[in-house]
Amino acid sequence: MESTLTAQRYYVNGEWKESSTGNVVEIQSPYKDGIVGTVQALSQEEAEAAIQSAKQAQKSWAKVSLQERANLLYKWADELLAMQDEIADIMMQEVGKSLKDAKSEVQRTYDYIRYTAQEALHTNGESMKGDRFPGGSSSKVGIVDRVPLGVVLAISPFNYPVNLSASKLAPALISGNTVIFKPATQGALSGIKMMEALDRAGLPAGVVNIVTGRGSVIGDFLVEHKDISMVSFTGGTKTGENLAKVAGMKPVVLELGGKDPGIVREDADLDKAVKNIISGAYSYSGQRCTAIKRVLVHDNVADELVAKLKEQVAELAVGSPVESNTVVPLIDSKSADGVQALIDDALAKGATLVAGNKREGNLIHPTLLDHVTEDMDVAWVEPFGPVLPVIRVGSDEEAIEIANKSQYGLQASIFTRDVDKAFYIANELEVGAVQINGRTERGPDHFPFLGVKGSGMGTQGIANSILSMTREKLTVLNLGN
Ligand SMILES: NC(=O)C1=CN([C@@H]2O[C@H](COP(=O)(O)OP(=O)(O)OC[C@H]3O[C@@H](n4cnc5c(N)ncnc54)[C@H](OP(=O)(O)O)[C@@H]3O)[C@@H](O)[C@H]2O)C=CC1
Ligand SMILES: O=C(O)[C@H](O)COP(=O)(O)O
Repeated sequence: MESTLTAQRYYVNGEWKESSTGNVVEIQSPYKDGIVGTVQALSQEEAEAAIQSAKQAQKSWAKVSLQERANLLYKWADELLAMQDEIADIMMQEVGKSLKDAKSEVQRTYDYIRYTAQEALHTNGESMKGDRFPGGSSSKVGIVDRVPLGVVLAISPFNYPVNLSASKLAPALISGNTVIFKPATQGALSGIKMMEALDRAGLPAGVVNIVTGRGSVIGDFLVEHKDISMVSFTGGTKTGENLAKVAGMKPVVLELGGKDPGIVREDADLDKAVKNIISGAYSYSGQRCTAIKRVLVHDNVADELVAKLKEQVAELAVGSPVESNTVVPLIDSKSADGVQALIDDALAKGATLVAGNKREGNLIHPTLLDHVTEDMDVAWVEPFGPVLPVIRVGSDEEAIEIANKSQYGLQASIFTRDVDKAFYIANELEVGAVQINGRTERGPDHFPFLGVKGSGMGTQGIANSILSMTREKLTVLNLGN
């Protein structure tokens, strides 16, 4: 059942507030006419107050014992799960994710938060003795601990508005940082609900503050602010590149776009490959950074693979997220226009339409294009939509070459029965992760998650996110001095 949404307030220093500007941003439904809610458009002065509140709260938050910080995270996870239906309903309305997927995102977030607390509780510092280095003395004892960075700016994208926000907030909080949370505007209603859960769990004032408003208006102000100590960003490559320039010497972790290839060798189990490619490419309409966004298949099995893909594309559930379909309307009409332009360009340049190329509003039916060549935009551009180009190749080397020509380097899948070849190809690919006989994906969430080239900088995944939000602090004890 869809609930009626009203105007949402922002959260600063433990209080829910309306912007003194009176300005709000309207959030348009991805799949029906009308708005689903509004969020506050903060002025720079209000964003400044939020940062000062986080800065002031940080010193005392860092002194709270790790056990107590972990207990807060456990309570937050419980509150979140208790709100699962409500949050999933809002997520569905706001970003057009099916109820089933939205509910499993809340469950995944519950697990993420709890694991983060456990990871931190089981991590210790180290001590080292000076005599390991030539001329050093064993009376010099180094104690190495990890300390928080200060105020973390967490900027999240629309497609996992709860999970990709909590996966920044939880590691920041457990390690003693405070947070300025800037959710994606389309995704902010879900982010605010997640924050309500944290507030109910007993979050001390100022420890997390939500700053809403268009990223293009307040983003640079937040990123370059001297009291922001670190930026954890997930979003598009252009936004991320600009952010890295504005951030200057601040540490940043960037998880950006991708063009993950599914490489299918002629010895592959084609049914297994098809199952993984279909779910990798089309779930949530391809609006996942880790979606399979091109297939590089050996000529000798290309006809068979494409025929099998075509059969499975026809089976995909297409339509409104309310009925839990797999392929749902895209986030907005601009995004749908972009995907349609890629399809039009490919067809004009001679690609074969195997399925799809039908549009109803923001809904693009699952589209499969064969005989895609390197002169077509769809071979290189990240669509963030349900269009899958098939590029035929004559050898592993050709597949590797085309895979690596991309500006992106997030993940890649290799489908083969030959484990030696799989490792050979995996070693050649310029990506953060390679999946052998499986679809490209971020989880499980304790694995390192990273992109190279235009896909990012730094590493996420629970333990790595904690590392990225802390630094080493060395205290040396000089015995007998
Ligand atoms: N590698 C990964 O882990 C993932 C990557 N992505 C990538 O994200 C993209 C889709 O997400 P989308 O939300 O559209 O991405 P955007 O880059 O448009 O937005 C991401 C976030 O950045 C904010 N933002 C916009 N301008 C600025 C600015 N100048 N300074 C600081 N922040 C700013 C946005 O705010 P606002 O909404 O107000 O504009 C939003 O919160 C795809 O390219 C996808 O591949 C998505 C998920 C995971
Ligand atoms: O934003 C994304 O697309 C996610 O980070 C991908 O997560 P998933 O691979 O678990 O869907």
